[in-house]
Amino acid sequence: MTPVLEARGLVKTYDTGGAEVLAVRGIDLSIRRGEFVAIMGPSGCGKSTLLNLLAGLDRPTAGEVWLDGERIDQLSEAGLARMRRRRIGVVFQFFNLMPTLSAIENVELPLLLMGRRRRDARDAASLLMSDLRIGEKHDAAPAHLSGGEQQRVAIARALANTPDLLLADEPTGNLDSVAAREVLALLRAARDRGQTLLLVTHDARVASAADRVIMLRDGRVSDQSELQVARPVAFPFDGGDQG
Ligand SMILES: Nc1ncnc2c1ncn2[C@@H]1O[C@H](COP(=O)(O)OP(=O)(O)OP(=O)(O)O)[C@@H](O)[C@H]1O
Repeated sequence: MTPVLEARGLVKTYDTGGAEVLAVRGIDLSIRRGEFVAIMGPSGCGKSTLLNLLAGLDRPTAGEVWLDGERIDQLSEAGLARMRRRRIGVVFQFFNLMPTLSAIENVELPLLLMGRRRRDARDAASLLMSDLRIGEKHDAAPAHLSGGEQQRVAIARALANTPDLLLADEPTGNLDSVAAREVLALLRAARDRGQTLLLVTHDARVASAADRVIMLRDGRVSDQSELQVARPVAFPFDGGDQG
């Protein structure tokens, strides 16, 4: 079966005015449809850079990115933007909500950009927000929401187009453990609906919910482990551990 996402010989260097930073040094990876994969590794090992390359938010210096059998790293900016809108949802650590739009306007934005009618977009956004238990926050400005609520708005926005692939960079990184538990439950629910999930995390409990953990070190994959057997029956945040 064609992997939903594939990286081949991916390299990314940053030129910082003379000194070259080798952020990603030749990564091959393949993500199966419906998989939940966590990327871990020490600070600065290239996790966010890799995620941005895979999401088509940045371009590799060398190597290839394939989404569902289509090479995407060579698409034009407009082609990349179209592809992202249709196929990929991205959740960032710092939420990246539009501050001048209300919560529901943030969620419906990708639908409007896809050409959905305003009424349909509003209905779909409203349903998603109710599912994520932020239904009463439609009209709130992002600045007036808690971190967990903002992250749920960001997840609703990422899920609005029912993307095949959900990419998340430290989606629980700025949340307390209660909010983190809720966000992880939402991500797992997305996976259970058949969406493919790739997330960068420092949190071992988040990683323990994944099917596979990819460890990065110095811009390379240092280890990959399947967790099918070790997967806990209970949700890792369940059981009263608030720490
Ligand atoms: N825009 C940039 N310009 C120059 N160097 C960069 C840029 N972005 C990242 N880097 C460098 O590339 C390397 C990888 O950074 P990256 O943010 O991908 O790491 P990370 O594993 O996500 O780190 P963290 O866990 O701390 O977020 C680091 O050495 C970083 O300083």
